[in-house]
Amino acid sequence: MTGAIARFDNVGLRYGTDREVLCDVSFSLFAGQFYFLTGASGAGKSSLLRMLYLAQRPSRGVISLFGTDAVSLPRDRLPGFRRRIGVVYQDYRLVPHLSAFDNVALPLRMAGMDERDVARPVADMLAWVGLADRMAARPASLSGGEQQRVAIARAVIGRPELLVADEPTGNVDSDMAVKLLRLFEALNRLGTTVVVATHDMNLLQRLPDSLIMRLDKGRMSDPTGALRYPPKRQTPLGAGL
Ligand SMILES: Nc1ncnc2c1ncn2[C@@H]1O[C@H](COP(=O)(O)OP(=O)(O)OP(=O)(O)O)[C@@H](O)[C@H]1O
Repeated sequence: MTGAIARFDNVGLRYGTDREVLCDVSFSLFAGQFYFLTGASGAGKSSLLRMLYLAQRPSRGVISLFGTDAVSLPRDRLPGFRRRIGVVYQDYRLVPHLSAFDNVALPLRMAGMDERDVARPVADMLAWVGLADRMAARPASLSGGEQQRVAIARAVIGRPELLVADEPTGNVDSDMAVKLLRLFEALNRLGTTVVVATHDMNLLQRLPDSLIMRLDKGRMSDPTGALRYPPKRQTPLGAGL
């Protein structure tokens, strides 16, 4: 499968009447690929990701997602699209009155999974991110790094078609960062297209097959053309399982 699951064409974004924070951004995300999004603080990474997961409309340009024009998508179709995207927010956005377990279970319950089938994958996922003994804790009693891991577990548990993660390892130590990267890799091998915004150059170097999207003051550079043309070598779905 070589199709683009997301495409930005000459996208610009300005907040209010200020200058554009993103300018003429064009790229495609090809199914099954692993992308890192880099750039200095303020370059526009979070803004670009917000448009990708449909929390922000562009000021100009065309965005298509899963083959559909996302800019003019009627509001009532937004939830259906968002369910296909797992998001790790920079500020986690856990539901405060729910336990870690119930936060991670949310996407499965929203997808209508039988309650008997929910407990095992949620417990396994929380164990994988090192929180087996914190399942009953509410977000307020978890550290920043623990909340970040719950947020990641919630984003990946439903095996979304697209995973968008905004600085997902910003609050964990380097060993845990590598472990979480392995989780994203495993999801990617199952077919999920992954986009991770990060400042952490060590993470980038650990995945030599990943594609790099670099933002500089709101402009995307694409020196190799990898963000416009389907990659020659495609990661086969299910490889390495
Ligand atoms: N809601 C907003 N209203 C006004 N300006 C905003 C808003 N969100 C972001 N900006 C501005 O847009 C620019 C890009 O911000 P953005 O958060 O997208 O950058 P970033 O690359 O993710 O930065 P960081 O790495 O520090 O998170 C910045 O100048 C920022 O001040």
